[in-house]
Amino acid sequence: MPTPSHLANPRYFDFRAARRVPETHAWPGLHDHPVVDGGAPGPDAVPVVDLAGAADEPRAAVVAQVARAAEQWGAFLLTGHGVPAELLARVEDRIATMFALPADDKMRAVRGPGDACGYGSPPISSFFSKCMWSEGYTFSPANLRADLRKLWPKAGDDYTSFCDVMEEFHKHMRALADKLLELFLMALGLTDEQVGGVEAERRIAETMTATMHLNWYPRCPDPRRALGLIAHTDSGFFTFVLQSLVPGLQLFRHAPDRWVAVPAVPGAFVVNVGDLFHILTNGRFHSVYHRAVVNRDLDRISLGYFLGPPPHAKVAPLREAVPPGRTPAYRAVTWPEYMGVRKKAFTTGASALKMVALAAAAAAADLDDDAGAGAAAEPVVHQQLLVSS
Ligand SMILES: C=C1C[C@]23C[C@H]1CC[C@H]2[C@@]12CCC[C@@](C)(C(=O)O1)[C@H]2[C@@H]3C(=O)O
Ligand SMILES: O=C(O)CCC(=O)C(=O)O
Repeated sequence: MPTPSHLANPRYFDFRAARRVPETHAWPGLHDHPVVDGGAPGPDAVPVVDLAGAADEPRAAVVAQVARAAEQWGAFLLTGHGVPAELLARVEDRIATMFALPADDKMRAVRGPGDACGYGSPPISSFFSKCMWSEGYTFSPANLRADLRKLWPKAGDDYTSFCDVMEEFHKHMRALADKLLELFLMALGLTDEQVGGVEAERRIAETMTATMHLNWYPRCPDPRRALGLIAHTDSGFFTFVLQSLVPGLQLFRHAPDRWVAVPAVPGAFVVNVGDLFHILTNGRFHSVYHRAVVNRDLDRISLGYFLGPPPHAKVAPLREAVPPGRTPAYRAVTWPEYMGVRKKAFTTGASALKMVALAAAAAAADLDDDAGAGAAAEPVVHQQLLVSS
């Protein structure tokens, strides 16, 4: 697949035909840190939040689990969420059908420069000189039927069933996102009344928007040289990741620096905290660096359901998240503004979150990337940066 930086001359890279990983797709530095098993008991076990039983009245135990995971990891596995396993199976099946479309159909829907939606490598790929071992498709569930006509111009059965299944999924996920937002706010220490009654919090719940990004990681003849998705933090509030039964998602943890492989738990979502939530919570909940690796024998599919504010909304630390006597640690930004900052950060090797930190408050709160469990600290990826853009 072309990356956005290669759009001037889009060419389809045929992963299926590749017998080796070409230089264009070979990433240096992939093995700088060890990979540990996040499914085994012990300090590297990825936290699990089980919503079963907390649906109507969040139990204190669940709120405490969310707080611990968001503060120490910026991520957790979510089970007991009520989205039927049978629906998730249909979602994966429809995604596989979509990625199996002929190259010509997929190329017709290629993401244009600067577009959020479309087919091909995700927007982040434009900052790197190497190509990832994956194809992706981003769309807005609100605009699903129109967007998908680019892939299926004649509509037809595959189009209809893809749209039907994704709409059903979106309905469940949007409701789950509301539930999780409430839990996150309670985990910050807000009371029931504050969650529903304070203007800032109410507006976030009412205006939160969803974007979906589908990933296809074809099996790879030399998985140690290739990378499915470069290490990044999500930029929005939070993300639900559905990974198929083939694992590949890894979370970066500091002290010691390591990649924690997230186990593929059937029916579970991985929830990632994003940068705008990091800002909203005044740094109490950490955004998490994560990446996806590829597999020699098996294709892998994943889906990211991204929640964030509408484009015009300013995101600033919630009053309730700033300790008494302190000033907010971050300035207010809109999502598009933050994406601009992140672009600058990528091309200079800086940290986007630090670029929107308010210096005095940051110093007072000791906003050091190396502090604590270090979920927000960055793995080294700069050697692959495309510095020219
Ligand atoms: C709503 C979103 C969130 C986006 C941008 C836009 C659509 C696609 C999302 C991703 C998906 C892949 C990683 C990422 C880093 C990327 O390049 O595209 C994500 C990005 C972000 O979290 O910033
Ligand atoms: O493939 C995965 O497990 C990760 C997906 C992801 O991080 C994304 O789409 O942003």
